[in-house]
Amino acid sequence: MILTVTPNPSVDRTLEVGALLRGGVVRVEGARTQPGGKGVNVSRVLRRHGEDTTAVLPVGGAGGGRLSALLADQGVSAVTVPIAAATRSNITIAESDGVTTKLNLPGPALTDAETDTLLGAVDAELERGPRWLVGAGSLPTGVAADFYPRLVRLAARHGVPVAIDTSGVPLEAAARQGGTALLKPNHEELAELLGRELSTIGDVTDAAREVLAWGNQAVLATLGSHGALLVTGDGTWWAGGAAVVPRSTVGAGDCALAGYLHTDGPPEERLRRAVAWGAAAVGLPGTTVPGPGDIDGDAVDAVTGPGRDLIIKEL
Ligand SMILES: Nc1ncnc2c1ncn2[C@@H]1O[C@H](COP(=O)(O)OP(=O)(O)OP(=O)(O)O)[C@@H](O)[C@H]1O
Ligand SMILES: O=P(O)(O)OC[C@@]1(O)O[C@H](CO)[C@@H](O)[C@@H]1O
Repeated sequence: MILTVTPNPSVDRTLEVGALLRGGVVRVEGARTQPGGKGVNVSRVLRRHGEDTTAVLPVGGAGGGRLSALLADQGVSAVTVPIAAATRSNITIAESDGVTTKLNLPGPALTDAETDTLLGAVDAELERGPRWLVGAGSLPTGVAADFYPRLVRLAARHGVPVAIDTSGVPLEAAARQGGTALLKPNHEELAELLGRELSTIGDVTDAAREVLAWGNQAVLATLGSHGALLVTGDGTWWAGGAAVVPRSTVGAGDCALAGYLHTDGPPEERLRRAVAWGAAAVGLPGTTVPGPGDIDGDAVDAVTGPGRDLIIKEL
């Protein structure tokens, strides 16, 4: 079983347009409403691949009711923690040339008591002995940056490996505390964490090794259309395939993380699956997650010990 926690979930609303014209009237060609939030998406894609998974999330107001119903429709097991404020709705504008624009709200204010109840719900689920705990996404208003460090310590008390996928200050707090089994920043998030540009495979590898030195076991750095780099104490692997013109990039990183966690195996095999699941996600509309029939594992190449001078944007 894989347990996920999403402190700031969302009802994702996607609008498909020919081209976005600022200040103009834009006709919407397609619209969809789907469950969203990074940990929620990890659970959704794992569920589609037959993996036992439970999503823990706070829900409030009309948005919370909608989100719970959407998850139930998809057969995703969820432990919902009621909160007073309303769950947010994030907007994606997907243009026909593949450009995705995301408008993410800050999310509802959680009280300290609600945050403690959320962590209490995770604690109770950890008793079931999941294979992994995934903590993912931004923190809603009022939740302190030590949320993920607290989650990591909670998982450690249960002996459960924890993967964190977040950004900015919450990422820095988790990464610097150490104790994660996996961190999944994207290229920009890793660059921001280290405070420098990461142009080559060598740059990304050195950045990931710095993060490992803070006491973390592995870094899966996703590089958008340029694949992903996995760095552990045992080595470095890159995997990638042909760039896809995206239908919507939303959730690609979540699907990559889920692909990596799905089954055990050699690092290059897990990385190859991560990239294949991520690539499949970008070809699907809105926050749709791929099922087994959408994945083309043969289209992905994996390299052990990729050359340090390779330029990411040229991969
Ligand atoms: N244009 C693309 N073509 C092919 N594969 C892609 C493309 N964009 C993303 N991917 C795949 O998806 C994975 C994750 O992408 P990315 O690094 O953009 O994640 P992310 O920024 O965390 O995504 P998000 O926050 O939208 O979930 C990549 O490692 C790659 O496998
Ligand atoms: O605002 P956050 O928490 O950083 O990201 C939230 C979000 O953009 O992440 C998912 C895609 O990864 C979407 O389903 C959701 O809307």
